[in-house]
Amino acid sequence: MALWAILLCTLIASLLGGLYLLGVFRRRRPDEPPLDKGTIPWLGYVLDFRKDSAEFLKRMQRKHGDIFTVLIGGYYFTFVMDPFCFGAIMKESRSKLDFRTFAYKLVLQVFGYKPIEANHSIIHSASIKHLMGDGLTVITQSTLKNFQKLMLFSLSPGEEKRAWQEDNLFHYCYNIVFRAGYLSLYGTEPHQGADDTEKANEQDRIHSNQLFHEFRKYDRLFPRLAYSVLPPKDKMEAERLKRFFWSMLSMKKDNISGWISDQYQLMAENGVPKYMQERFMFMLLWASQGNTGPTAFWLLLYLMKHPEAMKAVRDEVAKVLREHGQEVKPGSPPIDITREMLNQTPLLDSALEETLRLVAAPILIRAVLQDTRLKTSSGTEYTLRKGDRVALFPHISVQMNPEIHPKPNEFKYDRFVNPDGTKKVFYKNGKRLKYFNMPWGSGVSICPGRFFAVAEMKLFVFLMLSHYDLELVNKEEEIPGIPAGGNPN
Ligand code: HEM
Repeated sequence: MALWAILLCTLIASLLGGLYLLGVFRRRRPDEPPLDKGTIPWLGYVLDFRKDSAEFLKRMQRKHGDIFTVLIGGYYFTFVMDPFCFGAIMKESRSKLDFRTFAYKLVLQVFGYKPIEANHSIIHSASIKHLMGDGLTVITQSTLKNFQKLMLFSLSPGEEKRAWQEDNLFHYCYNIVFRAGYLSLYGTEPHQGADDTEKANEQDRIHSNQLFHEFRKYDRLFPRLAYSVLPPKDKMEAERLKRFFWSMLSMKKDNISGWISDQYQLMAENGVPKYMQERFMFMLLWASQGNTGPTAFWLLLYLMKHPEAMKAVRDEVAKVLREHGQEVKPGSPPIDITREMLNQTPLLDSALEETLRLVAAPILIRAVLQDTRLKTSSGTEYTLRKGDRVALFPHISVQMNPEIHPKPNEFKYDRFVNPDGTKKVFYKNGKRLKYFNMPWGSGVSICPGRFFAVAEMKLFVFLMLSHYDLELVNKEEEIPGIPAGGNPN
């Protein structure tokens, strides 16, 4: 009898535990945001979210307002769409809202890398030293050399008119920007002496091109890998690709950037084994190359589709080159583009920021470690529940918000700049906004490579506009909508 009672109690306890995990008992408390668990237990809205996150969140915002909690794959996410709350969330202490909990899980799942406690500070210190300030000047120079190595080697020195070449714009931009970034950060082929330079350059071109093609294969698998929904065959391919990169990135190189070499050293000092260091390096490759090439593509495409924008940026680039005594002439030495020159382009800056407004769509996530109060701009106070996640999706809450950016679907190259070259300020409901474009995230987890990314994309545009005539094969073709996975194929 007693045994039956124990068995029954265990069964009931497991059943209740199971129902709890499925979210059956979760109720909205009086001071909490609206709760929407969807109709499928535990999974909640995972399918809608995966299909098209932006559409799903717009729908939820229409239904619930600027703050709501939804169940997605067993986790409760509170989405905050009110940009006046962003500061409070981004500045909240790590003991309450923590970005590592979620990021570290993802990194383990996607890159097989198990982060250590010092990870964030390692990335942060190497980035401050080598991707900002004087370090940025050094890496900008080496990136220029690598761009020239990849873009200009086939240009003949003579005056003769060359035939037009056709390529897929997305592929061309991603390929060149990836390879220049990779060679500048991870280093170039070792070479023995001065005679060997051209041979080593050719090796760099071949090797970086091979790496790019493998990287694109991983890139295509990435969204489904992050959601753990790869079929077995693709899973095996993802494993193969990871191993390929782990071994490639550990090969001996010359001219390795301080950003990479310092992080190797700090990892070793923190006792991270070699195989984990290689995995970390692949994660950095993905973080540093996965967005820059595609953004450069969108920028160039928008410029080509908007002749007045192209003319303004082209004139600005030509003016900066002229003022620094640089001239692109057949047979003359390659132009020198310095960081100082890159800082004199308010129109190009605005066109780039406008491109990022349209295409960058990060979801910024924090784990709620303690119940946390949040006051919205309407004055209502909510509690974010311990164990949940709080998420921002600035792409729809600010970047495409017509109250902040009128006609948000249009590319306006000078949206972010005043006629005198100063930066524009933005308002919502008459109140000045701090967060009106967030392609790099914000707070502790803000992209540490953002200044370098901007320098790379601007170098690319400088070189494209000063060395080439560009034309779309089919000028009438509409710009496609931005695909849910981010990149065209
Ligand atoms: C257009 C280009 C780029 C965009 C739009 C971009 C955007 C972002 C975003 C949104 C995050 C995450 C922020 C968060 O979760 O709160 C991030 C993280 C990161 N980015 Fe970038 N990024 C770009 C280029 C780069 C480059 C060129 C580098 C390095 C050279 C880089 C290195 C990193 C690293 C290492 C992280 C992770 C930081 C951490 O975990 O602490 N990114 N980036």
